[in-house]
Amino acid sequence: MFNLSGKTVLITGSAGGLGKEFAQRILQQGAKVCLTDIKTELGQATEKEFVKAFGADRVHFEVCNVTNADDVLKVWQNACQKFEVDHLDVLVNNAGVMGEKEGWKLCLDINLRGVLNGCTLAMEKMSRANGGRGGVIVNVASILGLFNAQQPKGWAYNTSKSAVVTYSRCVGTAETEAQDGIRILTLCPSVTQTPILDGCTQAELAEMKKNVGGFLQADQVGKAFMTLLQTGQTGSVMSVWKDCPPYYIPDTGMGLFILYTTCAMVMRFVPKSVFDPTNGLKFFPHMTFILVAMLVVWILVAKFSMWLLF
Ligand SMILES: NC(=O)C1=CN([C@@H]2O[C@H](COP(=O)(O)OP(=O)(O)OC[C@H]3O[C@@H](n4cnc5c(N)ncnc54)[C@H](O)[C@@H]3O)[C@@H](O)[C@H]2O)C=CC1
Ligand SMILES: CCCCC/C=C\C=C\C(=O)C/C=C\C/C=C\CCCC(=O)O
Repeated sequence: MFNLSGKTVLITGSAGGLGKEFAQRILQQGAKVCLTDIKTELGQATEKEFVKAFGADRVHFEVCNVTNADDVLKVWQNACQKFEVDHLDVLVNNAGVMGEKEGWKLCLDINLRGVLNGCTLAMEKMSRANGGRGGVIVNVASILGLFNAQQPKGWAYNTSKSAVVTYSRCVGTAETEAQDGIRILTLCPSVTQTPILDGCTQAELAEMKKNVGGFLQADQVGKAFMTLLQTGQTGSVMSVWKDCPPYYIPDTGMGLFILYTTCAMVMRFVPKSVFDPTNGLKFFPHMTFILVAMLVVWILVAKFSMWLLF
């Protein structure tokens, strides 16, 4: 289990909401936390609250806009200076917006470019291959990064979050961990009661509540976050859903791609007339055919082995 005691941590977008929740839990484990956000007043108030609880030598707030790589570098350097260290151990890329009022360009800039700014810098600074000490990066995505919800209005948010999941899986490999000593983790919460919901109308909230069966509280996501940070394997993606323990989502993309491609290859030998030819490029009938064929083969094999055994 990753021991946080004495470690140095930088969390983006941590003046309030989930970022503040993560910061509090990390501080409770004995680490030093640099809070960062674009909200100066809220950030300073959170800093004050945490200084009171954990001491001035373990908490620091800096204004930082994640869309600006120079800002992120400056904050990284200032955090090292404040905590009198030459490295940071953990980066949590948490800052994010829903994007409906910000527009798609800013949404992608904050939710995707912001994460990539943080990751690129952290990979460079933490990499053992570059003389760093290794570390952990946690990217906060969303369950909306795990499937393609049919939400024409929310496409920018969903696109940004699935890109974060993809990036984390591409880079969070055993090789990266062996070479650079960096674990890359992704957290995908369902809808959680935080200030991000403030901009929603009652009707939107009611609809969303109906769709997801109720909202998570920040402390439930905080608990899952700590499990991921302390025990998650690199490249892993944790989903947090109401009323069940957090669980990991494997990357099934390659498996499905191979399955569908195999189906398409097999279908070359099935006469077109078996199916509606207009469905030639649709895979539902193909899949049904292949699955039924696989089931029949499986039953025959099972039966045959029973005959052999008894
Ligand atoms: N609350 C929810 O339902 C869910 C939230 N998430 C994700 O969790 C993360 C945290 O969100 P919440 O705490 O819920 O929202 P929040 O709105 O309370 O916190 C987000 C923080 O990011 C900051 N921020 C926005 N733009 C920034 C920028 N350019 N640079 C630096 N900071 C910036 C905001 O000032 C805010 O303090 C986000 O990435 C969000 O997408 C994921 C799934 C569900
Ligand atoms: C319509 C406004 C909704 C605002 C929700 C605000 C923040 C949500 C952040 C998320 O990351 C949401 C996470 C999960 C949503 C899950 C499912 C959505 C189901 C699709 C639907 O409701 O149509």
